[in-house]
Amino acid sequence: MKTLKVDSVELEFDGRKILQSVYLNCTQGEVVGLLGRNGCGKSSLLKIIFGTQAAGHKYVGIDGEYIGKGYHNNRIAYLPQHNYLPGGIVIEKLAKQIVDPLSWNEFTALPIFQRNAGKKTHELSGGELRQLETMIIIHSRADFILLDEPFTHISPIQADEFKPVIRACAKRKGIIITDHQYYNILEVSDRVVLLSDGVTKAIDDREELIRYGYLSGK
Ligand SMILES: Nc1ncnc2c1ncn2[C@@H]1O[C@H](COP(=O)(O)OP(=O)(O)OP(=O)(O)O)[C@@H](O)[C@H]1O
Repeated sequence: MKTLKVDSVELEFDGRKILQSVYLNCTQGEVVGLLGRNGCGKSSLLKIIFGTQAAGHKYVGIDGEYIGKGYHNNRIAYLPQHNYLPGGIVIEKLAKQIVDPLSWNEFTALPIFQRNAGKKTHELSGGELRQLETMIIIHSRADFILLDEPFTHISPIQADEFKPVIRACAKRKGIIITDHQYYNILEVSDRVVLLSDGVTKAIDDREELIRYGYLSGK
């Protein structure tokens, strides 16, 4: 089992410190939930790990090997917060470029693919597109998967169908997942980390989320 280790991440924008000495790790076989208030730096952190956002300082490594650009050689895959699939191309064709050939049968058996394989992205609803984009990423070749708001636009019943697929995928991959639907994150994750005041804090129970001011407790 490989381990992704993220350490000493520093980020500032226009002199404003966003991340300060952030530490995070994830081992294949686990889902790590990342929670935090709006603007605390969750998306920035995922982009830094993936390699598309520059940081003041960072260490990202897999089993001790430094990874400058996570996207190189499909080491790390990333679902961005906003839609990423280009328009005008049939979904089956897009999926073939990203999905791991070893996972193709599993992927094509998913109802969200079967219903939409011959369509183009603009023919799907926001929630259908989000499900499909997430499923393509988690069935990609990468050992580590970063998911930024996969539950956004997803209805409760579909989120319930979706979580077991994420859990099944985590049997062979490491997944870091963030979303404001914290109850879905608590359910799907093996452990939860809160990003607050520029640093990560391990969360043991819901009460801590109240104590750290993430949940109101009402
Ligand atoms: N390119 C940029 N230039 C300047 N400031 C930026 C840039 N990108 C992000 N920021 C700022 O950095 C902070 C962290 O943004 P980020 O998108 O990482 O937050 P987030 O935790 O993902 O927020 P949300 O939950 O609202 O999506 C925010 O205050 C944002 O305004």
